[in-house]
Amino acid sequence: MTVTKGLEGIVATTSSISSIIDGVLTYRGINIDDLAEHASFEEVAYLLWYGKLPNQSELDELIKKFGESAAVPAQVLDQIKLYPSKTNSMAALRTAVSSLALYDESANEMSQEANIKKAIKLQAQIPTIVAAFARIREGKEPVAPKSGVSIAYNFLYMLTGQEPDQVAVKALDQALVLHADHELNASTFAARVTVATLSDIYSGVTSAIGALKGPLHGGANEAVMVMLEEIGSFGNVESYINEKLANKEKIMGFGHRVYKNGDPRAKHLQKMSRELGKLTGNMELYEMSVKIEELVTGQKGLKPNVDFYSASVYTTLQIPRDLFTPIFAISRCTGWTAHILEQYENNRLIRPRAEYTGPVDQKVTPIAQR
Ligand SMILES: CC(=O)SCCNC(=O)CCNC(=O)[C@H](O)C(C)(C)COP(=O)(O)OP(=O)(O)OC[C@H]1O[C@@H](n2cnc3c(N)ncnc32)[C@H](O)[C@@H]1OP(=O)(O)O
Ligand SMILES: O=C([O-])CC(=O)C(=O)O
Repeated sequence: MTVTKGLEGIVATTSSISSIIDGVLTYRGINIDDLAEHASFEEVAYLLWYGKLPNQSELDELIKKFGESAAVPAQVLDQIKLYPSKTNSMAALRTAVSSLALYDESANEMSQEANIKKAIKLQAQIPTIVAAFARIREGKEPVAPKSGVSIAYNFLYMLTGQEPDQVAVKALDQALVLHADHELNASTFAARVTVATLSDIYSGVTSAIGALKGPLHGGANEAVMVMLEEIGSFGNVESYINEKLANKEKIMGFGHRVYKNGDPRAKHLQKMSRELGKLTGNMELYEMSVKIEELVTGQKGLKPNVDFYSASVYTTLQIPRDLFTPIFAISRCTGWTAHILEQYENNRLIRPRAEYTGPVDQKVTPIAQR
């Protein structure tokens, strides 16, 4: 048996959803740079699910469906009110998404039609859950979702209870486009493994949220912000990073399993971070981030990944640090569900092997002698 630790380089499935070829990321064959500049998150969701960009009436219909299904069952909101006060935001999301299945009579229906409906519903409801959790823990009532607005707009509106600023909506929308899908990343793989047993879409998305939570994956965006806060000011960057590197500690938001010459999404987030910094008159987080990049790339050759500049972007948008990874989940739900639908279409159980390295020829010792 040949063991490939972390399955590096192993091709485990075919997929026609997104590709990473020679460092270029595409969704359904369209370069991420093109999508980041010219498509909304709703257009990207349609593209990932249906394989083509929507025309105006298809887009209007999808936005209408999002509006119609964004409210979450009152029982799920009541459960969130019972979560312990210091509940981790990704644990809250994982639990609430799992609960949604209990109130959906079609949860275990397996037709393609039922599953696409559930994908749209989950996509509409996850932002509502994240915003409701953020308010409930502050003792505030959740804000009901609006219809006919974008997911970025609705999320910021439900989070603050106020009409969001257009610049913030545009920035969040672009961040959602950039995070929507990424080939066979760990959380998508977790979703595919789960549904390949012919389990339901809610189970697949719940597994994916659990996998995204970790700091080696989606949790890195929050970890980047923890680091920026620990550093505190521009003047401390050099000594902090040099010490971490000397101690062989990882710098969050750097490195990638697939990209060795840089993550194509990072430049868009860097630009956004710079522009938002200028607009708000506070460039410090951006300047600290650029200095960190200079040091880490200079000394280790490691480039920033999608999580690095999203930390300064979301902070400048006044989003609490522990909602960064849930926002990643809001976006990646499109990719997870597109992969789940693709897995169902051509399913085979995913079940690799392990090389056994434990003891052999053991016997049961009677309990009194153990
Ligand atoms: C959306 C996303 O999921 S993007 C990734 C988000 N995660 C992070 O930003 C966390 C920090 N980065 C990492 O931990 C890794 O680069 C990963 C998890 C992204 C990729 O992991 P792998 O492909 O398994 O690479 P691995 O962790 O084996 O690293 C290879 C070498 O580079 C080093 N390295 C990798 N990333 C970093 C880092 N961020 N800081 C310092 N050194 C690093 C490792 O220490 C290792 O060095 P060694 O060979 O001397 O032991
Ligand atoms: O692909 C990966 O391994 C991680 C990643 O960048 C993502 O999920 O966006």
